[in-house]
Amino acid sequence: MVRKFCVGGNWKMNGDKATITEICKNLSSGLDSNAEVVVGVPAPYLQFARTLLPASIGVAGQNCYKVAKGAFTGEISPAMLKDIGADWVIIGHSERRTIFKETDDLIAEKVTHALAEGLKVIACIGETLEEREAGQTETVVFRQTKALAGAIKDWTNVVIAYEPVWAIGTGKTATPEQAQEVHQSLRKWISENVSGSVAESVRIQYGGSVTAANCRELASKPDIDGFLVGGASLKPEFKDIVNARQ
Ligand SMILES: O=C(CO)COP(=O)(O)O
Repeated sequence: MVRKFCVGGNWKMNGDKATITEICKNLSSGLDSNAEVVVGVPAPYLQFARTLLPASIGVAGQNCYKVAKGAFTGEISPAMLKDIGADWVIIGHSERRTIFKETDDLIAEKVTHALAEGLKVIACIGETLEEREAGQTETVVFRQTKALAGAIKDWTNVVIAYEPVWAIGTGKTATPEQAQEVHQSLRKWISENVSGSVAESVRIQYGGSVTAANCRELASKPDIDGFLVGGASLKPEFKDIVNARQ
């Protein structure tokens, strides 16, 4: 089965009207048509970016809440994201897990609700350096994936992003072999605990210090189906990362 290469740019809490206009202009041509591209935009600029980007590029919220509406000051619902033209949402990013104390259970509830509302979901998992050094990588990513699996009935609209926390924003990219090893064991876990066909079809992105310089070697690995890019997604080199398989 050929899994469509899928690259997400996670702008995090960066950008203003001027820089977002530049980024969107840069993304308006020259992208591999065989790659699916999504950008995670800060909430106040989602609609703005949507109007500037070509329709072929998806727009994602970087977070959402687990219910449609109500007294939840500061939160954003999947229905609102859909209403302003976003079709994706990133859920469970390590910054949400660590800084904002989101648990596996809350993330699972958000994923269930976002999918029920018709959004596509990039669900993030990944171990810390401490966990990796303690030999806990599989235990951690399997636990996180199990929580997700319990929340997902239909995997069609789900992409998993494996982002080792020690590689995020540090310049320490996982080697292609390290990333492939985890992606392969995740696919095996999914095959044994969800189904063979989901394991075959689900895209697993790698995230953590991906750049134009290291993306091609990572993209050549059989179980790496794309990237979730932070810092480099704000720069012109994001285009080279989208085109890593060209
Ligand atoms: O967190 C990330 C994407 O979600 C990765 O960030 P960097 O690419 O800046 O390491």
